Amino acid sequence: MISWPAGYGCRVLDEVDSTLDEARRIADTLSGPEWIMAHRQTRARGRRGRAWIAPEGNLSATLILRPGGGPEKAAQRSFVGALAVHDAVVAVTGRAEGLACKWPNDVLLNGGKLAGILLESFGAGADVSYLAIGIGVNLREAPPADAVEEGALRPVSLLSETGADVDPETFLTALAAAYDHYETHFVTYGFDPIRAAWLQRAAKLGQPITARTGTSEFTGTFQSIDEAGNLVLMTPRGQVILPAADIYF
Ligand SMILES: O=C(O)CCCC[C@@H]1SC[C@@H]2NC(=O)N[C@@H]21
Repeated sequence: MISWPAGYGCRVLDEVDSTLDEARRIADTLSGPEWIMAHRQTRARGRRGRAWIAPEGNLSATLILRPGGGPEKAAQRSFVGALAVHDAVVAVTGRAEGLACKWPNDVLLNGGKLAGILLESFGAGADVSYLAIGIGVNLREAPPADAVEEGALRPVSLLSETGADVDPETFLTALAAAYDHYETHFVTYGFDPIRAAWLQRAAKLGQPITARTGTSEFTGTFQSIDEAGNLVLMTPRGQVILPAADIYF
């Protein structure tokens, strides 16, 4: 039996525009980190301004917290979030086979996209006042393959790939517990153990991948992620380090 982690609040909404927007609305009223889950989102968003399709029965949730520190440290929490999703899936299914983390912050199952994470920070000053970690997991239903852009990995659901029918509330409890575990490690020991744990679960490590930024495309061997979380790619023209890109296999 997984228990809810101490110190984290939680609210469950029937419907909202986006849990990320709800996080912005309530941020100033909170006294600690808070999970916001919604059964339906009417305007869910994914990375790079894409729409996120999440039929009811999937997990749509945002964790809002006050991270302390600058933008680089805040961004490293995308790896904390990805590890938490990975381990929550293991916790609810009892198996890790076929699970992998895709840089920067997707979780794959049997080679398809099971979950996506979108980080948004807001507030005044050099430090990040608030960090919202939006997490979508295809628990019951994957969006149709033609709803994702060309070249993107096929979406998969936990139900179709494993037969496990896990409801969003149950998954959120496992996710919140796993997140708390990795957050404690991150705050206590820094990014090193997070980086090591993420690399152990990384998809296509040591293999050829293509990285597309808004302006360039690089194909090479996925060598590692560096101490900041940047992608390290060895291309025929030398090493390339990328802070942001879309990855294609
Ligand atoms: O593009 C991605 O892979 C990131 C998807 C993030 C989706 C989640 S669902 C909960 C939260 N609310 C949103 O509007 N988006 C995130």
